[in-house]
Amino acid sequence: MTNIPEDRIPVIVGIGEIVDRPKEIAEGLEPLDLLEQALRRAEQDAGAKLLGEVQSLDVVNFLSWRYRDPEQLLAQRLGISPAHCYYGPVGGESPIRYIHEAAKRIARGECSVAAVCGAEAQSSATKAERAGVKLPWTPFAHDVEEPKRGAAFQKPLAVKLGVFRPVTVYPFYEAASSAHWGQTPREAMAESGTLWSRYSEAAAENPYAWLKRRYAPEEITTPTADNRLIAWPYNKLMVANPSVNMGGALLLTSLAKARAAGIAEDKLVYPLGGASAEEPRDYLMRDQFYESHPQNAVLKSVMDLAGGDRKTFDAIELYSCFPCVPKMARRTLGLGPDVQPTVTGGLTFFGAPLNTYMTHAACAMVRRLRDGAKLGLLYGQGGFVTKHHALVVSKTAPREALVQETSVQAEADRNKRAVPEFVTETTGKGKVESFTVLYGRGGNIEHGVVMLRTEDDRRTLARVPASDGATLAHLLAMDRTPVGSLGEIAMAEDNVPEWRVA
Ligand SMILES: CC(=O)SCCNC(=O)CCNC(=O)[C@H](O)C(C)(C)COP(=O)(O)OP(=O)(O)OC[C@H]1O[C@@H](n2cnc3c(N)ncnc32)[C@H](O)[C@@H]1OP(=O)(O)O
Repeated sequence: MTNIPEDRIPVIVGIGEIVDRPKEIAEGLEPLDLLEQALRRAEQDAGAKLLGEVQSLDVVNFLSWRYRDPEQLLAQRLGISPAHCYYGPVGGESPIRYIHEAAKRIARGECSVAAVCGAEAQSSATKAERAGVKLPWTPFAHDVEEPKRGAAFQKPLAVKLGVFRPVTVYPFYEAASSAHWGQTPREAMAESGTLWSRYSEAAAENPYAWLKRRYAPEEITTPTADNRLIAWPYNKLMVANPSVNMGGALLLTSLAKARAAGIAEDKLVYPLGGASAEEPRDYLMRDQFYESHPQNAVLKSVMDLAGGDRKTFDAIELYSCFPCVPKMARRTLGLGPDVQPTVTGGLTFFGAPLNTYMTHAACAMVRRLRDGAKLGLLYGQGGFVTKHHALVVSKTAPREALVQETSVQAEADRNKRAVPEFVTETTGKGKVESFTVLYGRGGNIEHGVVMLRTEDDRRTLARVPASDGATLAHLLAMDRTPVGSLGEIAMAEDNVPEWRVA
């Protein structure tokens, strides 16, 4: 039993998703269409006329097309003028943050109907660009500034060496964490294959997934022409797939309003609470790369919320832009390698409509709870293991009012150790803290990048040129990690540090 007034209990009542696979490129729907249709489907799913009453509208940032004030354009299409009408910054965790914030708004009595939605049409946009087809969409808003991401927050040396995009930065976590856990690169690769295969199993069952079949672990980890190496140790099938067209939406209201609108009780899913924390945007300002203190703090906090026992969750979504993220998360949660880490299918197989994958994960989670699961964990992540937000959702109504202050930043910061000073010019011995190797479209090595600790324990990045076969072979060895190995740093002619194995 609960003694919270029913008009202060937030509840998810409607979910809507749309996947667009146009026969002709020019027939592809633009993001605004996908947003509107996903919302209309969510309303249909709720079975109550709620869209006209939305007072809180959050639109997840999208990158495949640019509009001026897309949240206002959407509100106009829906004929509404919500008091809270927001289009957010880049961040894969943001859908979870918006659902959580919408629930908090309802719990505070600030609004009674809220919507969260996101969409991308990157597949259509890329295909149109490659084929030189002009899309009959709302004209691209060239006068609107590009959203800040990736390179905007990184050091010039990281940008110069090509390690400022997610695909080239996450490998640093992959190599450092597997070495820390005592795995050989071969063992780490096998874990990635098994885990990713489980994501594909869920995608095979999800009607909205982009790639709808099970992939075997070896198929995922073996480079082929269709599964080319991107940045060591990741092949194409181990990274997020942004080439999709998708929209997703959720409608929230209060329990009082849901009941008054006659929404069936078995449709209701309750946000119970959650937590958030973040790392510095500049990833080189972190103490190490084998764990994430904000991720740990967030996941520990939601475990506490669930009664301290991770087994209480019978449905889990661990963010999956790259294998290192759920690999670290499952260890923090105390889950084994056989964990079913998703209800959705993951960012490779379900697809990665950039910042809005977790909108779809929340929809899939709602379906799972309606189908019998009792307690679900949604863990979203954004940037370069930067921003973390988790939300617990339940089939039963909460006993206590939704907590408003949910940052666990202090706990994350408390665990942070000293951050080494970063240097851009150095010589002498360098010890590998982490590394990756960057590949071109044809499978050729462009160069390797090592993150190093110098003799006086400062940090730098260094290039391993494609011509240095011995050092590259050392980095790509499968039976012994190069993390922790020593070599010589020398400054190259273009004033970039280069590293050669001893
Ligand atoms: C917090 C975060 O979420 S960080 C994550 C942010 N997202 C990323 O970093 C995305 C990383 N991934 C990528 O950039 C891309 O997948 C790349 C560059 C690796 C490959 O993309 P492209 O070069 O466009 O792929 P390519 O031209 O070889 O092939 C396109 C086809 O492959 C598919 N595809 C593209 N990427 C992937 C992938 N990772 N897995 C499976 N299929 C893929 C496309 O859907 C397309 O299929 P279609 O022809 O049937 O429509």
